[in-house]
Amino acid sequence: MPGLLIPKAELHVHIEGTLEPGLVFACAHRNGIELPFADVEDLRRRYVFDDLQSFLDLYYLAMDVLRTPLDFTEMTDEYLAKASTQGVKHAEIFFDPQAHLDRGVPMEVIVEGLTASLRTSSERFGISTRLIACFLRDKGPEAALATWEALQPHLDVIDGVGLDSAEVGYPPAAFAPVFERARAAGLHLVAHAGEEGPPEYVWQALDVLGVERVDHGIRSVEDAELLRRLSRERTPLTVCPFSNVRLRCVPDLEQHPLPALLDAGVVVTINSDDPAYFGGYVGDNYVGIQRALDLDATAVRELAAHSFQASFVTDEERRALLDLL
Ligand SMILES: Nc1ncnc2[nH]cnc12
Ligand SMILES: [Zn+2]
Repeated sequence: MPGLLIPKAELHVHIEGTLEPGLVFACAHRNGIELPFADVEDLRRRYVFDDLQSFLDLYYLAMDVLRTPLDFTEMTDEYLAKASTQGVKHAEIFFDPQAHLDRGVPMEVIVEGLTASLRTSSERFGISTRLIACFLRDKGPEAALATWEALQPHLDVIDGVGLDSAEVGYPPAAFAPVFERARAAGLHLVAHAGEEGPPEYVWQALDVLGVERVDHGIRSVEDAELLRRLSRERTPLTVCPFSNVRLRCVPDLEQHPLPALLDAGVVVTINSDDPAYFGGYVGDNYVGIQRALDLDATAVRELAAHSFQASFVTDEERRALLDLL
């Protein structure tokens, strides 16, 4: 089956990164917000990035239109509808609470809006979901702890915590206290590491934070001992090929380190990261990498199987998902 439609799980998607230009303008209009962009085309023309920070500047700017539960619900509905056309059967979705709290949007508004969509995702789109709250590493560990407190009333709908935003200069180890609290509460743990940052950050995510998956992790290819560790412990990497090229972490898809990671025996998964900004959703990423690296059907199927193996579903759900392949 072609990569676009092969049944798959998406394990690395920032819901705010699915906010398409059309919905940016629709929310701005509804909420009486004047945008610093002339129109949808003007906004889309700005989707050229030098690095992670240049993307994050626009990402945080555009999400300022999200003010009401309906805004969050529509964004999530649009993502699920799109993902369902690209073979997604299960999605573990990140959101950035601090990016909204710091603008005065209460946690209740964010969570109510997201969950109104996610609650009925299986029936409407055939996609089961999990929700992962990410801490913004550039806001520091104290702010992460305050965010953890704000999440307390909503832990019934939060499945895990993650760590994202600007990476270099913000090593994972500083976030040990908040990850320790999340672990004690029984949540799943993931963290972005080794996207722009060095392999040392991946070691810290594993050894200090105790994460179950590493988001991106592509710079692990620079460290043979780290590759052996990831492979031996079957710690998955959630790799995002289009993102890596658009943010200039790799020069092009042809030179993506995916083959080296697979050759080392690492459980690699393919994901979209911020599909509204990077030129495609998860199925498009499968197709792009399949073509660029000349992967055969067996290799694509293995990537899809990894996505189910690496997901936080129950064993029973996992068996049912793997049976789709
Ligand atoms: N690629 C990425 N890296 C770090 N933080 C992010 N937030 C949204 N996309 C991100
Ligand atoms: Zn990401």
